[in-house]
Amino acid sequence: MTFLAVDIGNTRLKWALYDSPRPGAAVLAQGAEFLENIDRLADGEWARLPAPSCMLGCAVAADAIKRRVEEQMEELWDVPAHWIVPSAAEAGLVNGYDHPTRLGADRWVAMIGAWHRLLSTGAARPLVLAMVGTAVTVEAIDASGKFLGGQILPGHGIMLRALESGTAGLHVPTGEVREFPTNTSDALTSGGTYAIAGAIECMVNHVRKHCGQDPMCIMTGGAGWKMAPHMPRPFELVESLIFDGLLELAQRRFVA
Ligand SMILES: Nc1ncnc2c1ncn2[C@@H]1O[C@H](COP(=O)(O)OP(=O)(O)OP(=O)(O)O)[C@@H](O)[C@H]1O
Ligand SMILES: CC(C)(CO)[C@@H](O)C(=O)NCCC(=O)O
Ligand SMILES: [K+]
Repeated sequence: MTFLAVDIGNTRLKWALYDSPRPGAAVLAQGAEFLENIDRLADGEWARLPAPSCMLGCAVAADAIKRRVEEQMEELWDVPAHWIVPSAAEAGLVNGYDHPTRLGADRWVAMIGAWHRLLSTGAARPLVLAMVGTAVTVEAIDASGKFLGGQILPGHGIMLRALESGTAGLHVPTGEVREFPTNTSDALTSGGTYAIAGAIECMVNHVRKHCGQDPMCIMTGGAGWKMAPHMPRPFELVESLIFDGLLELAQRRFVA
């Protein structure tokens, strides 16, 4: 029973075909497409795939993008599209958002992936999850599996573009992260990196104070590998947390 997982992010759609809808399943094929090229899936990489047995996705982009994906699936295969909608509780997590369905589906799915990763390593404990992509989110979960709340901040790219367009004379190439930047490029790159690192560090402190215990710290997202070396404390870098979460949820939907 093959399983197609789809993550429609803010900038790109990422997909992976697995040999089964279960955590630990083997990847048979995977790819990514920028949202502006979303219509290329059916004529491109998806055309060469065997029809998946089931599909589950999470999407933060507009409904129109979701519909384009559904239409291309219909064109190729007879497989219904299922999309995750964050709920009040699922897969061992309780959603503390004021309006649970207004939480970004990517955040909910990544938290589910991270929580099960934490459980697989031993006893439950608090968790801080940082997802670094187009936007950055920093989530807090207590040792009972309750999502306490999280931060949303601009990603590195958005921060730099905002500075370029909002100031009179800042147009410079990307620089290096330095503790004491001495040119404009390094100053901008370091500012963005430490803004993100500082927000994450604040959340770690909030969780430690609230829960009375050191949290496990996990980082994911396409830019995680760039951020991780500059964190004041070690973060476990996990590449495919949204897909891990989708596999957890797929097992509950399609196998259980
Ligand atoms: N040096 C850096 N440090 C931190 N973040 C960076 C750095 N360079 C680029 N980024 C961010 O990484 C993002 C790319 O990450 P990722 O591949 O997860 O994004 P994406 O796939 O575009 O996001 P989404 O999943 O929302 O579509 C860029 O938009 C930028 O904000
Ligand atoms: C915060 C982002 C942009 C991160 O991808 C996404 O999860 C989203 O659009 N969320 C909806 C708003 C919220 O989570 O409160
Ligand atoms: K994302």
